[in-house]
Amino acid sequence: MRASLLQIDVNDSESVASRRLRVAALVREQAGVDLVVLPELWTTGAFAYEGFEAEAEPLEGPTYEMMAKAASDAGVWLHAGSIPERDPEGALYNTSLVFSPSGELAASYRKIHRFGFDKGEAVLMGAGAELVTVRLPETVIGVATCYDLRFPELFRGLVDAGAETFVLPAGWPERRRSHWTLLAQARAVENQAYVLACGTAGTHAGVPQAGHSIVVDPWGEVLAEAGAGEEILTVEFDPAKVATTREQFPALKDRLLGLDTPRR
Ligand SMILES: NC(=O)CCC(=O)C(=O)O
Repeated sequence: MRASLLQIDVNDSESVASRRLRVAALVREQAGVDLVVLPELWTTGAFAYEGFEAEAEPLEGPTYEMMAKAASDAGVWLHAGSIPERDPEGALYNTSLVFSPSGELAASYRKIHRFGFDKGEAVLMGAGAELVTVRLPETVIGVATCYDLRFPELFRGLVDAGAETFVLPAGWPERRRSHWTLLAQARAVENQAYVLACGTAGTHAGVPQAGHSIVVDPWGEVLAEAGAGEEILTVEFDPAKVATTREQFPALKDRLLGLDTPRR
């Protein structure tokens, strides 16, 4: 299976409209791979909080339209990263969109763990409540977004729902890059699953981004890693390695169920 992670430079000098066009063209150029992945909130920037309100769009808004078309033009599965979604009641969500190669919406996922503690995304956006998996011909993907990476129980939930490959769009800051790499490898090792984590490059809202999109195999080996700038990271991986790793080192079978802490 071949995947391209598009590590987009998200900066304040490019308008959202021109970035949409530019990204759609990049997606079209990926014809021939199986899966294309975009970062979190690449229209506005994950830390450009003022832009959330200004650029919020309905689920089937301009980004949806353009990405559905780009997926079908390229004939690829497209995890189109996330958009600031405004629902019909006016609430905002950080919502990921996954399109099939015919341009149909295969799934959407509202980010469950919002970043910012008592400001930013955590107060401006609502929290999702549902785990999302999508069956591709080669693998079952489990969807998570950026800050979700810090919450291993979410990934265990996705494994229980059948996930073999985690796809994680992000807008991770340079300041915590060491956490990004460490956590991507940890989620892969503990769940014996692939991790495809696609971040942004550049600086937006004064926050330098880490870049360093990464693909980790079920043994925790880094198959590919981007640099700091805009980059297309294309990687070939064998989805069957999830089953062989889980058979040959069956640690997931030793889970003691019932130890979960209650929800607050
Ligand atoms: N956009 C985010 O979710 C940022 C997460 C982050 O900066 C962190 O977990 O550290």
